[in-house]
Amino acid sequence: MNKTYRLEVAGVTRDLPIIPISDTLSIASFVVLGDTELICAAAPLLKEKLPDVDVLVTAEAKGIPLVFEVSRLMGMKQFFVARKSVKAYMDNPVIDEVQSITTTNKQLLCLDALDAAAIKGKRVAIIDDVISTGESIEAIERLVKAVGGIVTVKAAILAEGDAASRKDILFLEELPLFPAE
Ligand SMILES: Nc1ncnc2[nH]cnc12
Repeated sequence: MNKTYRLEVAGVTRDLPIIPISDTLSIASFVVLGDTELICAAAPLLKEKLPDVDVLVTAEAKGIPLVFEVSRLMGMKQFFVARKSVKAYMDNPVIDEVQSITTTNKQLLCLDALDAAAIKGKRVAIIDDVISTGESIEAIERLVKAVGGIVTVKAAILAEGDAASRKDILFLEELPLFPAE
């Protein structure tokens, strides 16, 4: 039987499986993609914590349903997703590179020119499901700045490991890291 970690967030309880991701480290796997109940419980709480912003930006893929719901609650007509690969339908994509805790290789993050133009000069909330090493959120931040956005706040449902002591992010709950057994 796999070990689990009981997470309570936004009035919802989840028993997260603890999964080794290296010889020394395990994580409690937090997958909100498809978790309608958790997203709809967490989104209003995150929305309440946000300062005034004009646009919301996330990265593919796990942040997408969360940012959809926050944008809907804020009455916004759209939100922006930094993609992890350049698509054939992208015009003049703006690209950054990222190394995340859950991926072995470096990943791309990119915005197409239309999204880049819409973000330019706007106050931006960068929102993700979980902030861990901070590499992913910082890559989104570089990308947003590269296209002229004003990064106003960085927010997530969970702050994992050392991220929980960061003062420059908003989050609802902490998530511990675990030594691999
Ligand atoms: N605990 C976690 N679960 C799922 N994705 C993650 N990305 C970073 N930390 C994670």
